[in-house]
Amino acid sequence: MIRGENLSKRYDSAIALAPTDIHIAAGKITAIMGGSGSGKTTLLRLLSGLIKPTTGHIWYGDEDLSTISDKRLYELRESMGMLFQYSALLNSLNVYDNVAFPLHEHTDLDESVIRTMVSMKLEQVGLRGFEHLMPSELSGGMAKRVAFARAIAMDPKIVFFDEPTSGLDPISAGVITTLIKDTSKMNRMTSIVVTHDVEAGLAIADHVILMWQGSIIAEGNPEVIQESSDERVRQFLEGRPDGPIPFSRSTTSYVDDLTYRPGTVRLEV
Ligand SMILES: Nc1ncnc2c1ncn2[C@@H]1O[C@H](COP(=O)(O)OP(=O)(O)OP(=O)(O)O)[C@@H](O)[C@H]1O
Repeated sequence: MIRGENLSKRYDSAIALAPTDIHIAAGKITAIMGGSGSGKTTLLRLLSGLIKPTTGHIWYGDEDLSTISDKRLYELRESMGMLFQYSALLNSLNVYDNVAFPLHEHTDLDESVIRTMVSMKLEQVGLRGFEHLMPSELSGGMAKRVAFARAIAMDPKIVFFDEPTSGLDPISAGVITTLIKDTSKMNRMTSIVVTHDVEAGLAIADHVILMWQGSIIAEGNPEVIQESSDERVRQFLEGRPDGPIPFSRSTTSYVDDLTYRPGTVRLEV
C-alpha cells in the first residue's frame, strides 16, 4: 500500500533518516520502534506526507506523495487518520466538536448524520455521554481516547499513531493498545504505530521495523525480531542502558572537555 523508495531526510548537518527502502503492507499493523532520536517520527511524518523527503519517493499506489500537489495531498488525507503524541485536541472545542472536526472539514454530511457517527466512535472508545466535556476536563487517558475517536472518525484506510501510549498509566495504555489492535482488524485498517513500548509493539504488530541512528537495523514479524541475535536489537529489547547503542551521545572526549582551555584544539572521540 505504501512504499518508500530511497527515502531520506536531512536537517542541516543532521541526518534524521538515511536512504531507506520501506514497504508497509495494507490492512496490517506495522510498529516502528527504536531508541530516542533514531528517526521513527521522521519516518512517520514522511510516510504521512507531513514533511517532504530530502531524497526519494513515497508511493501510495502509483501516486508519489513527495511530488503531488497540495490539493491532491489534502484529498488523500481524507483517507488517513492521525493520532499524535500529545493528543493534539483543539482546546477551545468540546469532545463532540473535536471528534466531529474531520467530518465537518471534509464532508457535507447533515449534522444529524455526523451526530450519529460521532456517537458510534465515542461508544467504540467507551466515552459516549462525555460529548460536552472540554479537553481541560479530561484525564490523559480520556484525551487519548478522544483523539483516537477523532483519528478514526472518517473510517480511514490508514492511521498513523505517534507514541499513542506515552505518558499513560498501564491500564490506559492497555486500552489504547487494544483499541488500535481491534479497530485495525475490524476495519482492515493499515496502522503505522511509532512506539517506545516494546511489549505492546511486539504484541499488536504484524510487522516490526526497528531503527537506530536513522537506519532500519531489523524488520520482520515479532517472532523474527524477538529471536534476532543482533546485539543492537537485543540491547533495545532487553532495555540495557549501554551496549552497541551507547548511553552517551557526546562526540568529544570527556577528559578533553574538562581540561579544555580556550585557544587549544578539541579532540573528537
Ligand atoms: N525539525 C528538525 N530539525 C532538526 N533536526 C531534527 C528535526 N526533527 C528531527 N530532527 C533530528 O532528527 C533525528 C531523528 O529525530 P526523530 O524525532 O525522528 O527521532 P525519534 O526516533 O522519533 O525520537 P523520539 O523517540 O525521541 O521522539 C534526531 O537527531 C533529531 O534531533
